[in-house]
Formats: sequence, C-alpha cells, structure tokens
Amino acid sequence: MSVPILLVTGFLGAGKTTFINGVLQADHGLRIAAIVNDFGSINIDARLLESATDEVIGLKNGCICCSLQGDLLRTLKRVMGEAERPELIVIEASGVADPKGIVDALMDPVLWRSARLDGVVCLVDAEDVTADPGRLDDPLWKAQVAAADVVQLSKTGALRADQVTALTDRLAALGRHRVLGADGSARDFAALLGFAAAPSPGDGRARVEAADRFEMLEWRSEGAVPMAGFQALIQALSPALLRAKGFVAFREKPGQQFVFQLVGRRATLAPADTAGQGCELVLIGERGKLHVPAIRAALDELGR
Ligand SMILES: Nc1nc2c(ncn2[C@@H]2O[C@H](COP(=O)(O)OP(=O)(O)OP(=O)(O)O)[C@@H](O)[C@H]2O)c(=O)[nH]1
Repeated sequence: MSVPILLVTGFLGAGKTTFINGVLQADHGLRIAAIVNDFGSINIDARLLESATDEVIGLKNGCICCSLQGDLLRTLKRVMGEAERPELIVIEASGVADPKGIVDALMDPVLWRSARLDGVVCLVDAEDVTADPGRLDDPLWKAQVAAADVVQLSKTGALRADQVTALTDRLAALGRHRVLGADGSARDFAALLGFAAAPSPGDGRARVEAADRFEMLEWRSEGAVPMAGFQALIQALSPALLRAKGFVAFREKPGQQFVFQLVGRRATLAPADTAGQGCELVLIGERGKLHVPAIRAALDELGR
C-alpha cells in the first residue's frame, strides 16, 4: 500500500509551517515524516517543526519546485526505505515555489508505487488578501492556488464574518478546490487527502519562475544583539520587507533565544522552545527593494 503525501503550499508567510504544526500535533496517532523546504541556507522551518513529529527533514539552498527536485525524490526514496516507514508524508513548499514543479516530480511512476501525492493544500493569508486584493492577480499566488485541492484560510481572526464569506466565495470561484475557514476542520485528514487515484501527466502549463523576483539576506551571529536596536532596525526596514524570520538572542535576556516572525508589517517575538545560541535571520523582499549591503552592515554593527 503506498503512503499518502500531503503537499502544503502558499505565499511567503501565509501560515504553512503553523498549519503543518497543527496537523502534526492533531490526535491521529499516525507516524508522520515532514519534509520542509526553505529556499535559503538556514533551516528555520525544520527547527520550528522539530519538536512536533518523529522525523523532520530540511531541504535548503534552493527550491524543491526546480533546483532541488532531485534532492526531494532522493529524500522520499530514503524515507520510504526506512525500517519504520511513515504512514503520512507532509511536504512544505517554500513560499516562492510554484507547486507545479513539485507535483510533476511526484508523478514519478516508480515513486508512486510506494508514496503517492494524495492532496495539495494551499494556505491563503486572509488578512493579506483582504487588505491587498491585487494579490489575486499575482502570477505566483495564482499558480499556488490553482494547484490546490483544498484552499485553507489562515489569519481570519481579525476579519468580520462577512469579509471571510466574501473571500471564501471569491476563492471558490477561482478553481476546483474546496475552501476551508480557520476553524481547524482541515486538520481532519479526510478533508485534505484522497484526491489522487493514479499518476497524471500534468496540465502542460509552464512553471512560474519566481525565485529571481525576490532578494534574500541571510545573517548569522554567534552573539546576542541589543533588543531596542534590533526592533528599531526591523521597524525601519519593514516597508521593504515581505517576510523575515529566524532565531534571535538578546543581550538583555541571556540564555534564551527568541523566534522572530515578520509578515508584511506585523512582527512577533516568542521564546524559542528548542535550544540554540546566537542569531540566525532571513530577510526577504522584492528584488531591488532591499539594500542588502547596508542592511548587513547595520546587523553586523548590532552584533558587535
Ligand atoms: N493570527 C494568526 N497568525 C498566524 C496564522 N497562521 C500563521 N500565523 C503567523 O504568521 C506568521 C508566519 O507563519 P508561518 O506558518 O511561518 O508561515 P509560512 O507560510 O510557513 O512562512 P514561509 O515558510 O516563510 O513562507 C507567524 O508569525 C505565524 O504565527 C493564523 O491562522 N492566525
């Protein structure tokens, strides 16, 4: 019997890792392997999921929809060859991936006999799309939604019920997928899986090439940074940032690392629940909007 694969896609910061965390921690008793792809060299998502499941494999430094397709297939074959095979495999695409490249790779007929793509869920940040309806015309965003069997809304908490209904109707009209709200119902696997019967030849459309559209800065420091200086720098950068995340240590809080998250203008800091030291940060913006050398110099100055 082949093992089902759930592919989780969605734009930068849409809520993929948060959603997967919920899936992993739900009361299902399944042995789940999670494969997560960060397109930079720092495995932030893998670390965020590490305490939630038996096996988390981070694929980094590229996108599994294009440059890392081979790595993805090798990883799946290795996981399926383990003595304790998983009963479900969850793959998190990076926020810049067109899932088409991943779906095509998973149609490998040899792989299909042991692990089959059984559902594609696309996370949509309800707050972001409501505030910026132009997102609906973004080719990468459209490709991610178009690939989905299920669209799962995230971040509906700050919206009115009528706004959620309007967005749900709008998204439902875009494709063949079901649209689920943020009530946790999608963590019921019956809603997420069971879409695949056999490998299919794909839809023939060209993959949206998006990696060049974004610019990324990665920064590491063995030491801590001052909290006020860090917050002031992030606030100054936030108009140019689409997404930032990572682990930060503050001089004022020795021995504790924090998870830093920024999506659009909203930033959060929360104590990290896995051990680590120093800072590891990823900042992402549209190409041309981030002044990478100046930002790196400002971060280095904070870390001194
Ligand atoms: N209020 C609220 N916040 C959410 C929800 N889902 C995600 N977030 C927050 O949004 C931020 C980004 O969430 P992630 O789950 O890391 O998003 P992602 O899609 O995995 O991000 P990338 O992998 O970087 O593209 C974090 O600060 C989350 O806590 C939600 O349903 N409600």
